[in-house]
Amino acid sequence: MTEPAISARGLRKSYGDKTVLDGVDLAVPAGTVFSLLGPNGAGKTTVVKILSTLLGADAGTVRVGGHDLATDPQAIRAAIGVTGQFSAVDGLITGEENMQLMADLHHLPRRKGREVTAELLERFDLVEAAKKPASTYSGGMKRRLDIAMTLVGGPRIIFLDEPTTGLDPRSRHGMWEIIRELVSGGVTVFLTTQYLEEADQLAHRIAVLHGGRIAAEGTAEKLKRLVPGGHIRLRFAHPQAYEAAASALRAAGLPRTRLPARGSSPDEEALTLRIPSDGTQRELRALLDWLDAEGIEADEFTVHTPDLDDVFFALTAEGAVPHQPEEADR
Ligand SMILES: Nc1ncnc2c1ncn2[C@@H]1O[C@H](COP(=O)(O)OP(=O)(O)OP(=O)(O)O)[C@@H](O)[C@H]1O
Repeated sequence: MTEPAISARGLRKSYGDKTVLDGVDLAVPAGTVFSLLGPNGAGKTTVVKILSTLLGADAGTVRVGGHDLATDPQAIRAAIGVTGQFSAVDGLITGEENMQLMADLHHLPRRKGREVTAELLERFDLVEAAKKPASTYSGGMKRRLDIAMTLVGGPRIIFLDEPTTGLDPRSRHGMWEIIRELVSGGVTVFLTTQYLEEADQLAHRIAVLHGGRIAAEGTAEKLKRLVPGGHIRLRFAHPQAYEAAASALRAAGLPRTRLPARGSSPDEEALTLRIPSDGTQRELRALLDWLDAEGIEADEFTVHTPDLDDVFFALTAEGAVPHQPEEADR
């Protein structure tokens, strides 16, 4: 088996008497996107800083790009690129000058530096703005420049800490395209995000950090299977129709159906009945047939499959019991 691009075992970190990481294990196969999710303050940035050599852990072992963090942090630094939450872009100089500065830092020969700069500015759609001071760039342009600067040294492993926070939807989608392109070129991406959709869109594997540990880890599909929540919602415009449907369902005794107490006064939400369902065609057909047979006609019929939001809320709720991460399923 080939060595993961990034691996960590038993990572621990405390600030004073506050334990932030309490034994974090993770492994990221080369050429994949790994997304670390967690609520504010869960310790995502702390993990990124440790893995990228910017911060020492109290305990644990880390290997990145085949190098051991304890014995060879310099080699790790040479192999990775890091884009943090706070931009490395200098607003006083132009985008092009920012890039050239990075090329100099990487000791690229002048000509090679110019080539790489031109190629990256083109790829990140910054050619027109290249000669303008970076302070005049929009948030999305600054973020693109930031990542372009990270790529000057040609890293095969990059850490992106919340790369799309604060970007509008168009810029966010643009960033996703950039990340996909990087990965199709074989780069390994370690991504932290607060946007579940982002992890769902991009990540081969997702880990949820909660209470200092990885509460769950796996593909988006696998994580969604961890939480119940798939259901069909029937909404009625009129209380009578709603009551009739509720009693028919009660009589049919559908298991786990969330029904209101008999005689309760239906408010806006109470005109909605939820029927647990896996959302398969077979189940939907059976339900529709049954509704027809009972003469029930809902004003709205929607299928709700569990999404990463459901997973996130279930796993990061106060008092949620962390799942034991299972063996890799890919
Ligand atoms: N230098 C420090 N000294 C003391 N406490 C710190 C320090 N850095 C981080 N912390 C605390 O450690 C915890 C984890 O912080 P971290 O920035 O890693 O979280 P995060 O998951 O990245 O959060 P966010 O999503 O808000 O960026 C937080 O409670 C934070 O206040």
